[in-house]
Amino acid sequence: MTLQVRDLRVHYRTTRGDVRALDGVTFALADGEIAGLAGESGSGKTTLGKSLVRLDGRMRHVGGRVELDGRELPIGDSPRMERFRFREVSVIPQYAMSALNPTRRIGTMIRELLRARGIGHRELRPELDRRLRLVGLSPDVLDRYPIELSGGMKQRVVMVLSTLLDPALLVADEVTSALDVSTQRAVAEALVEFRDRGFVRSMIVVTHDLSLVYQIADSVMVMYGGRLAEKAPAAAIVAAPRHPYTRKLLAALPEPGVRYEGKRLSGIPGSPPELLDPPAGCRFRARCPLADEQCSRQPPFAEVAPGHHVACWKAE
Ligand SMILES: Nc1ncnc2c1ncn2[C@@H]1O[C@H](COP(=O)(O)OP(=O)(O)OP(=O)(O)O)[C@@H](O)[C@H]1O
Repeated sequence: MTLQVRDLRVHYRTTRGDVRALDGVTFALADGEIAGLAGESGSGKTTLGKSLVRLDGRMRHVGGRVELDGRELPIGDSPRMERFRFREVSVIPQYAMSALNPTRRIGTMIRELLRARGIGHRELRPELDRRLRLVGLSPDVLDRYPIELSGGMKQRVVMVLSTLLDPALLVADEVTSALDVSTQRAVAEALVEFRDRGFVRSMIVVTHDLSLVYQIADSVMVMYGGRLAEKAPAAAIVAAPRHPYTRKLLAALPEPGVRYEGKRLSGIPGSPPELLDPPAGCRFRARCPLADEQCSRQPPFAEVAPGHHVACWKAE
């Protein structure tokens, strides 16, 4: 097992109080597992991804434990995390490709980044060139400025760079959302190839795009209101979702292969809970057609079939 997350709680400090963006998240990732992470906007997906690599200044680790290969990751201690970042855990943040410094050549940027971490550029250069070729880029891209590359090329550079030291875990946050459909497919295939070649051992792919999940993920995690509603093998989520929220989420999305433009999304009535002061019990209760008195108590995230966990009293 690569990653074990137990009862993880991460809050944002605000003037109005703590936003409980992760409020008891538990899951594990097996070696080689690519997990898609889905859920409505504001459910905590980005917060979960960031928490495993780099908490930002307003995030506070208030509870729970993260283990990588059986060793605790000191996620709340940024200086101690520094030795794990990039080497053991790596993130491709949302909008990473637009964050590339426009005034620096790609190669210069990579050299500086490696140097800042005390890693010699020269020894890694042959591997860097090899991996760039693997994703269909000529090593000449290193001499270019970001503006000279297409979105898909930049995204592939970012992927190669973030996995150059073969981290155990990669968090990829919305890496395909700004790309056209054929480039999306190429980037998604490259993620799988990186796993197959052992450049990364396991991966969390945060996405709004369920067709990407169908294409590459071994498992799917569905978040709702700062907690996981369900985690299951991808085929089980599609064929037999157990959580009423997962069912509604799937019903609201187009079928795989169907383009969004071609179909109206039905949406899910109601809105997600306020994470400043979340309601007691099941977070989905107010929007759930099956809710009753029992749901005023928080359901456990129980294993209902091998590898299939669901937090719902009503899940058969
Ligand atoms: N800097 C911040 N300060 C306070 N609250 C925040 C901050 N960043 C995020 N939040 C809150 O934390 C919760 C989870 O946000 P997060 O960005 O993790 O959701 P998400 O599922 O990734 O959403 P999206 O799909 O829109 O990226 C939301 O309620 C959000 O409003």
